[in-house]
Amino acid sequence: MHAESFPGGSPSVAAPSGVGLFDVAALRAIETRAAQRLGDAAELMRRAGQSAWRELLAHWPDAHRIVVVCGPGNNGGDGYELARHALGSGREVVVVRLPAHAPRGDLAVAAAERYRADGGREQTFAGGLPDCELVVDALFGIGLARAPEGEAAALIEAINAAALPVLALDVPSGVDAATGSVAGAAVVAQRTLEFIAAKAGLVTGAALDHVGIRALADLGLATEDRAGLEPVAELLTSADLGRWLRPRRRDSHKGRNGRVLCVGGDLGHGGAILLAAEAALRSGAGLVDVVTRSAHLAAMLARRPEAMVHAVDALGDASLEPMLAAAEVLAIGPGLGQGTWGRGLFEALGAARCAVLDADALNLLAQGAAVPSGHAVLTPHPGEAARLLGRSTADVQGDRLGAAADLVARHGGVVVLKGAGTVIAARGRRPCVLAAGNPGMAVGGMGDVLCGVIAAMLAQGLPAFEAACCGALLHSLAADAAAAEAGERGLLPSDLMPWLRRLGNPPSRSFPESARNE
Ligand SMILES: NC(=O)C1=CN([C@@H]2O[C@H](COP(=O)(O)OP(=O)(O)OC[C@H]3O[C@@H](n4cnc5c(N)ncnc54)[C@H](O)[C@@H]3O)[C@@H](O)[C@H]2O)[C@@H](O)CC1
Ligand SMILES: [K+]
Repeated sequence: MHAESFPGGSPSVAAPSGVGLFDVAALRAIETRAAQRLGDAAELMRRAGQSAWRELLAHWPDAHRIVVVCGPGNNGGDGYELARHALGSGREVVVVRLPAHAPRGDLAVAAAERYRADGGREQTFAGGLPDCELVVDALFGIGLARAPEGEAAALIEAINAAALPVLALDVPSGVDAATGSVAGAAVVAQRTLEFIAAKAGLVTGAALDHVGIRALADLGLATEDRAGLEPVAELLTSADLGRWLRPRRRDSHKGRNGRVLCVGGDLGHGGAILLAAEAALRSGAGLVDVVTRSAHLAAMLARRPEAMVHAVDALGDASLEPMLAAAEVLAIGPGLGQGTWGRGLFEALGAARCAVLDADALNLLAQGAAVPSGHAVLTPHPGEAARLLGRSTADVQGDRLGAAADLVARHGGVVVLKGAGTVIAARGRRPCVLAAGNPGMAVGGMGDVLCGVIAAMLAQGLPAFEAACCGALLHSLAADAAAAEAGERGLLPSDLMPWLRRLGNPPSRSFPESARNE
């Protein structure tokens, strides 16, 4: 690492600029502006119905018998519009609605009347769905006001029990489009066609089990409709990785690529810190030291001779000082424990100027230990986040973007809230959400690998927020690649190692043309 390039970062480092994710207030403002500009409030709903019909035809061209479940609001109106298209093309269509939920708003009422005027069939829900090949879910969209209950919940459960393909319009009904929380019954869709803009609540947490494959119909909005309305977060995909992973200079040497000090691995947990150290090496750190229990020394050297493993059993060991002085980045927490040994090391090293805090380091922080004075990246899973915030895990999961923001407000630094749809947040930065990762990652040791990857990115000179985004994205993409090879169940953190290396070196970037000898 170049000492001068951290923490400010090199000017060539791109700020995250993935797909914009919007909250409900911004979506409503965009809708209002667009409707005014178009001079016809119903035009957007017509466009939504048309886009939904095209989406249906693109993915289920042979579906002949279609049930469209319509709610009382404009989401239901979109459903009636789609139903008209299906009717017009000769499909067998039935709209199903709840007895107490006839269309209410003017737009939805008008759309329902047009459908009926075209001869469309409609029935109220009486416990089951008519026989069909495909269900369109237009029950609730961004207007969901509370968890569905009573007949609304029963209808949603009937949709899910039918085990048929489901196309959800805008939002799978029952999912909170702002937070991603699922407080009661919620439709499980194969596909969700979002209207106008991508919603922050559909890319993280429980929502991911409901949205299926997301697609966006922007309804032909003009740039002016969005003017001044900023996304609340950005979605990072594999396309973003290349913005941070630059080719190495041909005259690079190990000192340029940063020195990481990994601290952890109390008795019985030696593997955790080894995984972090190996991940840091496979992600490009120039030098990696490990401070751990003497009991682990021989096994670690046998497994990964490139790591410089130091045995520290007694606190106050004089060898810690020079190691800390030489390290540019501290990765502390994996397997650290919360006993005298772990706590002592955390207190001795906690003042390091730059650290990735994981696992027990976070638990110690939650118990009142001081956060390092330097740049810190905190990588809590939802349970650790809950302890750091003094609330329940369910609360954290109920609003993951909000929880990440609260963690930043309380503890500072960069927060990487792990879990489906990992959230990365920092003061003054627009949060990012990862569109990568898979349930195979739900296994012990996966977070230790992440800790090492982010530490390596910091060591190679990325500023803290970018290091967290890049590291978390690389980690999840490596897990996706490993899962694609042999499945999610049984995926091991060690399986990521070769992929960290492969994905961390995009082929076109590894060997710049100008550097070849021919
Ligand atoms: N307004 C516009 O210009 C556009 C709106 N669009 C659609 O309109 C949707 C938003 O429409 P709305 O604001 O009418 O909201 P929704 O249609 O999402 O739902 C609101 C209705 O559902 C009821 N409701 C909410 N939660 C309930 C619950 N748990 N149990 C029972 N009833 C419940 C409300 O009382 C209200 O009648 C979007 O998601 C999108 O699908 C699109 O047509 C694009 C254009
Ligand atoms: K819906």
